[in-house]
Amino acid sequence: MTTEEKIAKIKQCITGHPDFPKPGILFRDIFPVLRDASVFKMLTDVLVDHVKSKTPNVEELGISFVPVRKAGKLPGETFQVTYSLEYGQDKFEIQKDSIKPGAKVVIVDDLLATGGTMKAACELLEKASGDVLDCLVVIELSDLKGRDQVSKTVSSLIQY
Ligand SMILES: O=P(O)(O)OC[C@H]1O[C@H](OP(=O)(O)OP(=O)(O)O)[C@H](O)[C@@H]1O
Ligand SMILES: Nc1ncnc2[nH]cnc12
Repeated sequence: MTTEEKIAKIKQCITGHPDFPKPGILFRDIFPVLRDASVFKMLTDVLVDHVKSKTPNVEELGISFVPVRKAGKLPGETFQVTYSLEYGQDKFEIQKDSIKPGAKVVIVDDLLATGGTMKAACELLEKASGDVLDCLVVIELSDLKGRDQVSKTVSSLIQY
């Protein structure tokens, strides 16, 4: 199966939920993709191929994985970044000893909407002295122009 055929199958599984979690939002649910073992495998194949093409030292699959989490979830010393959400602010953290200075990193997330989350993740990697090669998302909500908020390249498998 080609990458394009796999992406088409993945897209067929993503469901849209109008007015969730609040009126006016069309929520794109990626979990039906993960529920179908064969389509889940297609997704991991496509993500791994893309990440490997960037030749990072730190990646989600195959080399190593480093989490960025909301504040208060990671033990030990952390770097932090505060970012804006639709309502108020939130804080992200990464463990200080998790990134070797200059390590080549691909940041992976499920979805890019306004771009605030990805922008914050890039700032965090900058604090940790990582070299962000690319920001990869499964779903991009193109109308929101989130990629314009991000100083690094953004790749997406599926666009709405
Ligand atoms: O581009 P943005 O407008 O910043 O939105 C994108 C983020 O929104 C969702 O996470 P959410 O903040 O809902 O938190 P979750 O990871 O706890 O689901 C999604 O997983 C992205 O991380
Ligand atoms: N429309 C949307 N669907 C799913 N997750 C989201 N995160 C931000 N906007 C979203």
